[in-house]
Amino acid sequence: MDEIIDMLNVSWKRQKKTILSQVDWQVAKGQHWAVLGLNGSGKTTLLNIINGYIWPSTGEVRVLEKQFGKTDLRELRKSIGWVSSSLQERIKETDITENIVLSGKYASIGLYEHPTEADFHKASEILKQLGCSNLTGRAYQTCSQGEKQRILIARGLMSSPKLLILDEPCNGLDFIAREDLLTAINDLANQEDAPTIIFVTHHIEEILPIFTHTLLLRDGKVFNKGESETVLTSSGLSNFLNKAVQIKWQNKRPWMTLLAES
Ligand SMILES: Nc1ncnc2c1ncn2[C@@H]1O[C@H](COP(=O)(O)OP(=O)(O)OP(=O)(O)O)[C@@H](O)[C@H]1O
Repeated sequence: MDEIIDMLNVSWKRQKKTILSQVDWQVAKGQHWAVLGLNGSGKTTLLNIINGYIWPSTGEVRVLEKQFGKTDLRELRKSIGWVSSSLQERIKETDITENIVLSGKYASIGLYEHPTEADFHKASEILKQLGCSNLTGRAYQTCSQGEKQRILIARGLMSSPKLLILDEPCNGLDFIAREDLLTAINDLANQEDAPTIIFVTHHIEEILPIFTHTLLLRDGKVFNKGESETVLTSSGLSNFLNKAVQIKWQNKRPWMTLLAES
């Protein structure tokens, strides 16, 4: 499968307001994308369309080569892992970490099925891969914010998705926890059979080298898209943000500073 996402001329309107406007976006296998946009630019709406939770007012959407309108979205969602703050809020504080991971197989909040030995083994391998085997047996509420994010990413991986969406996974993390989580995401993306990752962020420096491509979303429109090094330039981002900024690449990551206004 080479085509992961194909959106053509997608718009979404609510109460006479155009929230997303004429979005064209193609994601191919082998790419990982960062999606960058200010508050209210339409990032979550875009993700909700990809997951089939909302229906575009106009345009065509194909995800994992399934055409929306002709496919069972509940089936399709099993191939998409999704980690977001709204998921985090829905997890029960008393749930045990490995059960949260196992629930990813059934896309349920809470574990109501009887996982097999192989499922337990897989959950434990994923926890190991994400560097959190030590959290086994712990209640979710006893985990730090960074640990909770890893548990939710592990949950997202339990169904061996082809597409993994990480919606602002570094929110609320301190500098060290953020870098640790980014390293884990980097390692994950470098694995054989890694899912295609869509990484939504407000912070440019979180765009790791694995994110080969970046989509800039502004006021519900695609402002720019393409290879990260081409999109994330000082002039490109100054135009995007309407502020004079400077981008410096260090260790293959872009770092942004606001330039003093003259
Ligand atoms: N169901 C809805 N009805 C009306 N307006 C909506 C609805 N959902 C989203 N919006 C509006 O659409 C715009 C884009 O919202 P969205 O949540 O997609 O932005 P975002 O880029 O994810 O923002 P943030 O970075 O703050 O999470 C906002 O102005 C929001 O108020």
